[in-house]
Amino acid sequence: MKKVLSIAGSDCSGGAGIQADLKTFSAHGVFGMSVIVSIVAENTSRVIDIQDVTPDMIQKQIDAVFEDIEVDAVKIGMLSTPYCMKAVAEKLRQYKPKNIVIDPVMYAKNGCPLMNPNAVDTLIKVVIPCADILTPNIPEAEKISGMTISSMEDMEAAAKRIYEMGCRNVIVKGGHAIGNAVDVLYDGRQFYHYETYRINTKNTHGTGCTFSSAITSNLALGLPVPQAVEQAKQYVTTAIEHALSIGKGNGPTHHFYDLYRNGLQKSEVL
Ligand SMILES: Nc1ncnc2c1ncn2[C@@H]1O[C@H](COP(=O)(O)OP(=O)(O)O)[C@@H](O)[C@H]1O
Ligand SMILES: Cc1ncc(COP(=O)(O)O)c(N)n1
Repeated sequence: MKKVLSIAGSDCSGGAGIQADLKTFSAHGVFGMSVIVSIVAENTSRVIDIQDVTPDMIQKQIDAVFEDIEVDAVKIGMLSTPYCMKAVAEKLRQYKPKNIVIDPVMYAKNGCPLMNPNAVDTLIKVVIPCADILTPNIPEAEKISGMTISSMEDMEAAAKRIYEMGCRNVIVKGGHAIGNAVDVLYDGRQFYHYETYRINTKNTHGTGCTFSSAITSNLALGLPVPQAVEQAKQYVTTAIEHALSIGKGNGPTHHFYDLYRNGLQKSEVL
């Protein structure tokens, strides 16, 4: 059994964060573990409050996992402050796990901030170099790269700029664009494009968490990066197609083991 760790925030409403990550891991047949970095009182409509776990306690959770269990891949989500970022990065440098996927979460789908704006510098200097794959959405890629993104060429240029910051691969996700949902992967040599039609739904809470956790699972299962991303794109598309109208805001993606494993109504990547 492959063992996969999520280091991220807790979404008590179950659609994003650690909760979405663990559901995605289970659907992929890998054993999921979690280090909670922040407790977020949030739902499909709003973020009520955030309480960060202390850097010391974040590090102790990471120690508890790594001193006992061999970890095949790590997904990192919400890191709200420079203190959380430094605490996590220090432990990554100590344990040197394989297959680190980092989703540089900045906002919830309802627009509420999840990362302190003054943490962008630390994100760039300390966190990004730890990533085997970084998965920013368009607004996050704009903040990190310092450029405006309004076309496919811009997505590619931003991916190149972010790659230069020291991650081994970067995927700029097209969930926030208009038209087909196209994600662009850059591995320092070439671009790969992953394209699906745009699903007409407001239920997109947890799409980024689902996508990055699916990539992490696929890497743990031994797939090379381009294939890990391709299968994750199929998984997240299916999870959005079957998203649930739970709550009053943006409903969550749905993790349905049989849909994925048996390929029932599995979306084709165009
Ligand atoms: N309405 C949609 N239809 C199809 N795919 C989508 C849609 N919204 C998001 N995606 C896909 O979901 C994944 C997560 O992207 P995105 O929503 O941009 O991330 P985030 O949650 O970080 O904002 C990407 O593969 C993106 O292309
Ligand atoms: C704790 C936590 N982490 C991340 C997200 C963003 O989720 P997504 O971008 O996948 O909708 C969230 N809403 N809450």
